[in-house]
Amino acid sequence: MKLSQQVAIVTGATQGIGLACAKRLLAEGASVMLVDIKPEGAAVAAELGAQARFFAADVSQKADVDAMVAATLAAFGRIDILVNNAGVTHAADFLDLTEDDFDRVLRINLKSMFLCGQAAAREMVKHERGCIINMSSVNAELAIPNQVPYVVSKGGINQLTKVMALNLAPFGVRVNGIGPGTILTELAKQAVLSSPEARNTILSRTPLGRCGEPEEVAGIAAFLASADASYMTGQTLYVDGGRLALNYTVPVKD
Ligand SMILES: NC(=O)c1ccc[n+]([C@@H]2O[C@H](COP(=O)([O-])OP(=O)(O)OC[C@H]3O[C@@H](n4cnc5c(N)ncnc54)[C@H](O)[C@@H]3O)[C@@H](O)[C@H]2O)c1
Ligand SMILES: O=S(=O)(O)c1ccc(CO)cc1
Repeated sequence: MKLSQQVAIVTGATQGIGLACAKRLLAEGASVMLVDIKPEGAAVAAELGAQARFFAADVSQKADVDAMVAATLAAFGRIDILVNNAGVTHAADFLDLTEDDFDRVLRINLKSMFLCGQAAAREMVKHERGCIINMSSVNAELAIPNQVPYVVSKGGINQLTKVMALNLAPFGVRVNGIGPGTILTELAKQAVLSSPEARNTILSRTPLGRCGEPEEVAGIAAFLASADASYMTGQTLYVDGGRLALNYTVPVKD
């Protein structure tokens, strides 16, 4: 087990990629605080055993984030790993997008990663070690016309990862990102897998010819959190079936 004795916070952990990350970190021996705005997370965490706890928080609100850190310290005594994963999307074309929806997506996807990252890092620097993982997206690089605030937030996350890595390196705290392609979760089903045509468009741009599973992202989170990645900081690793690196259109199988 690569993460014995470690304490992790995973945000957006009630379902999807966050839940897969929480399960994988637990399997690697970590204690995990699952955090989500949905209170159903309490029942989810209760099924995962004694090393899993749940804290209900809106990670875009500083008071909730401070309470999340305090609850984790009270439960487990320290924080070694933060997976900044919570995120939302909002479909609207540029000319129809409202100011409120732009602000809301930026607050939940980007500002939350600053708030949680700063609060957790203030604990990590006391021990001169720690690891923060920011969940980005291929859409940090690839724009989608009707996902304006989403793609803006993900581009911002990649720069946040770099600037946090620079600031925290002197304290032994590593900060990296993960950029998933299309992963089979509720968010992707709403955003880009809503019709057979939309699914085929995604698959035609994915050389491995399929969508990813949340567990395939969680494995990279476990790697980045482990000593195997001890000399990595400031990177965003893309987990996308070859989409960004190969940039090639492929035939779609039925
Ligand atoms: N699924 C994909 O294809 C894909 C691709 C690229 C990046 N991502 C990123 O991965 C992350 C997880 O996505 P997912 O697909 O698992 O989505 P999901 O919708 O299945 O899960 C997101 C979780 O975040 C929680 N959440 C939302 N707002 C919150 C808030 N303010 N405070 C606390 N929790 C909140 C939700 O309740 C939910 O449990 C997101 O950052 C997303 O942008 C997903
Ligand atoms: O399939 S992807 O283009 O990677 C994609 C785009 C947007 C979202 C969320 O809005 C998820 C996946």
